[in-house]
Amino acid sequence: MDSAILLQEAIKARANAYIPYSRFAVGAALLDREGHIHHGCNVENAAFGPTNCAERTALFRAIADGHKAGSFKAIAVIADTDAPVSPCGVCRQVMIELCPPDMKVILGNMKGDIFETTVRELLPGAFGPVDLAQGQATE
Ligand SMILES: O=c1ccn([C@H]2C[C@H](O)[C@@H](CO)O2)c(=O)[nH]1
Ligand SMILES: [Zn+2]
Repeated sequence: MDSAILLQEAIKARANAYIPYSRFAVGAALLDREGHIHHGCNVENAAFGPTNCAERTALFRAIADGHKAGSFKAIAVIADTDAPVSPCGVCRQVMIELCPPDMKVILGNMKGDIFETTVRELLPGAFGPVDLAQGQATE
């Protein structure tokens, strides 16, 4: 699928952002292997910590709908930033967990700038499921 089309879907998702505190709206569109798209927006909270980013909303709703970790094809993320939006560290860690490392991540802004990267490039040296398995005590 064309990056521009997935970004258009992210713009639609962004319209639903719940952002009473930051007023910073973010949208995400996650492509699955059947070619379906899952929308995500940021959902904020008065206690701040429970806030969920757009990227994680899209990933968690797709997992909850039965799509398997590692089966996703691409994600587009958009905000009204000067440069294409930069995913936070928590979302980078969640993408490492749930997406193929070489999966395309399309970052955009409302001016039409686009930066394409991958899950692995966004979190080099990441701690992941393999590291956890290697360090687990046997009893
Ligand atoms: O890539 C990003 C960066 C920030 N946010 C959200 C979290 C919070 O609601 C607001 C300000 O950080 O933007 C996202 O959803 N995705
Ligand atoms: Zn995030």
